[in-house]
Amino acid sequence: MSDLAIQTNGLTKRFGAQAAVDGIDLAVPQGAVYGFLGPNGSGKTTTIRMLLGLVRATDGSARVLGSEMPRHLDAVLPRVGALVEGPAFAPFLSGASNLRRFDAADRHAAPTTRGARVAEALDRVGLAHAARKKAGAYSLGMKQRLGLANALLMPRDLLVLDEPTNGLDPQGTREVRSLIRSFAADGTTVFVSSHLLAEVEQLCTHVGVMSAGRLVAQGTLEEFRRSGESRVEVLTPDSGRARAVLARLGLVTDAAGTWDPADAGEDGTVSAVLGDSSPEPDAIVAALVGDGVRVRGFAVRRESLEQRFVELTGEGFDVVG
Ligand SMILES: Nc1ncnc2c1ncn2[C@@H]1O[C@H](COP(=O)(O)OP(=O)(O)OP(=O)(O)O)[C@@H](O)[C@H]1O
Repeated sequence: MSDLAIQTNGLTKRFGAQAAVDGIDLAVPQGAVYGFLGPNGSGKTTTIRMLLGLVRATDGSARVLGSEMPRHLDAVLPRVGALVEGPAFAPFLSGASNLRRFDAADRHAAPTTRGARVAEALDRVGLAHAARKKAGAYSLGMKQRLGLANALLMPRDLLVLDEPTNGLDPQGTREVRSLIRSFAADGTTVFVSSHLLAEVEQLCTHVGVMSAGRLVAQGTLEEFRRSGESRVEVLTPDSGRARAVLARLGLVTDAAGTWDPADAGEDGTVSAVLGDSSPEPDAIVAALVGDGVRVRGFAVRRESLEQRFVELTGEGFDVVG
């Protein structure tokens, strides 16, 4: 048994000459909330459609819940709840009737327990009070929650959600995010695509970053935070001597600095990128002071996640939400 809920090798989808998804190796651990992050058009939806057997891969392979896809589609899909571009609900039917229709289309779902299943799913997403209301009269947030209820009709091992908060107001967004957290707390693996960095930061344990069809980074959120560049900055009137000390410690100084020269007076900023083998910051300060460098300011600055993503994808992200 693989401990990966989703694993792909060189998964590729070409539309004519364009590779919408270009040889990606996804590794989604069981129990993870995996944020699939990337700008619009980077290939997220196409990847999700391949994972769910909605479109055929041009090349490469995918395993979902340990089984090769799409060969074992029939065995795998009942264990997967999906929200892809919101299911088409009949606007003139109530929320509950819509779910009964979807449930009836699932040959694994026993008709005798249908009513209870639908009521429980609606309750789970906070729509019990609106069960009899026409779906056409639902707000966008309610429709999205009805989509999630549909994904939850049967017990699932994996949820695949394509931009589940897209188009929602702040209240709807909060509701959907808190639902996703509750699914994860039950041990369900969640694979959720988003173009919102803040969303992934708030929800996810793992992250994969797409850029122009390629998976440019993947790992735990923590690994990701650490992968950005860190630098040390010293504010001092003895910049020449400070540079010499840092050089002795194996640090290469450069001109970058964030202290405003106007505030620095006669002092200058000496700055250097920290590497894996660099001394700890307290050791650096001790070495500077030990050599008589007058340290008027000292900082360790870590690149923000946003800077890291922009660096990886070459595009700005929406940071709101
Ligand atoms: N059926 C199709 N035929 C031709 N090109 C397609 C098709 N589906 C997607 N593409 C192209 O593949 C690329 C990736 O699209 P995809 O929808 O997977 O990106 P995405 O990251 O999900 O973006 P979005 O957030 O906008 O949905 C885009 O350039 C898109 O135009």
